[in-house]
Amino acid sequence: MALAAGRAMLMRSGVRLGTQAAARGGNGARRFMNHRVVVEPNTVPGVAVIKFKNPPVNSLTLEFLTEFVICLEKLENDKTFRGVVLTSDCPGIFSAGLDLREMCGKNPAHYAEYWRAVQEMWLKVYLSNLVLVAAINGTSPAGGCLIALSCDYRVLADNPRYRMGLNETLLGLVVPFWFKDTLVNTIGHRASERALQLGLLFPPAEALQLGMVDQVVPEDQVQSTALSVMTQWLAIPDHVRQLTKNMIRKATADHLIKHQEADIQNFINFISRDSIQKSLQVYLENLKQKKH
Ligand SMILES: CC/C=C\C/C=C\C/C=C\C/C=C/C(=O)SCCNC(=O)CCNC(=O)[C@H](O)C(C)(C)COP(=O)(O)OP(=O)(O)OC[C@H]1O[C@@H](n2cnc3c(N)ncnc32)[C@H](O)[C@@H]1OP(=O)(O)O
Repeated sequence: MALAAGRAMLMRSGVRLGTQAAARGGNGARRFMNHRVVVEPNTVPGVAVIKFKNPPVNSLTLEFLTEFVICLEKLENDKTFRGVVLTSDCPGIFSAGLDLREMCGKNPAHYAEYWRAVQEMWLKVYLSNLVLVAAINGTSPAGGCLIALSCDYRVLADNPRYRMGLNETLLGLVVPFWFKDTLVNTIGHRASERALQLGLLFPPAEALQLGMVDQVVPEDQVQSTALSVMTQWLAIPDHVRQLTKNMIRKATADHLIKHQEADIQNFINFISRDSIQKSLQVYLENLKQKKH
């Protein structure tokens, strides 16, 4: 169902599924390539590595979200895969979060389509039957952080330039309740109150101390650590692990599922406000200015 919706979404946004290519990597492994998401089976049996490849900053465009969901769905339906490592192909950036241009100067129909895609991506990641390990090899604000928080385990590169957190208030945005729930479930209520209101972005040592990530390792060991953690998780039989995960996460996901249409309408109303549009434009302008 989500796959069909995703395909329709890709068609609407002009992305041709026919451009997906399959090739053989050096180790003979099959390697699936979309435009923006690359899926590589790994040396660890049953494990794939998904690399985000939406330069310059892996922002979560509609096309990216659609490809990502389709990739995850394919891996879930392919019984040879039990676990996935999520990482980035863009140096120094895991994901810059939601694409600000998708939320700026568009019409309500576009905002509805975009927000549904964000919701569907989160539900797919958060409730995945696969073991998901985030190998966070760069900065991950807001929506990028949400993806990592929705995985089962997080390994972050020990680079003081990398920051992680939900910084929505710094953009003049109210964090969606399910982003908030995901953070609260990870770092607890009090730490979330402070982090969310101040829009804090944490360097690795602080992210580790808060429990926002599970491990901080040297940058060149992020993926290998994620793969060895995966081995530990895959030692547990899938069905008991999946039932346990579902038991823990279901209430949080159901909260969004139950209010999905209202959440879309709230998003449209909020993002369409002149004051919010102005804030986003200023924020984008400031990103440009800092280059000069
Ligand atoms: C009542 C409530 C109801 C509902 C809720 C309502 C609203 C809540 C809605 C949404 C929640 C929002 C979630 C988000 O994820 S918002 C996005 C947050 N992301 C950020 O703040 C990151 C911004 N980017 C950066 O800080 C830097 O770009 C970064 C550190 C990632 C990389 O820095 P670097 O110096 O390497 O690159 P730049 O030169 O800054 O950027 C290159 C290029 O990319 C553009 N860019 C960057 N980030 C984004 C983005 N998120 N979306 C779109 N485009 C982005 C940047 O402008 C540059 O473009 P150009 O100048 O054209 O080269």
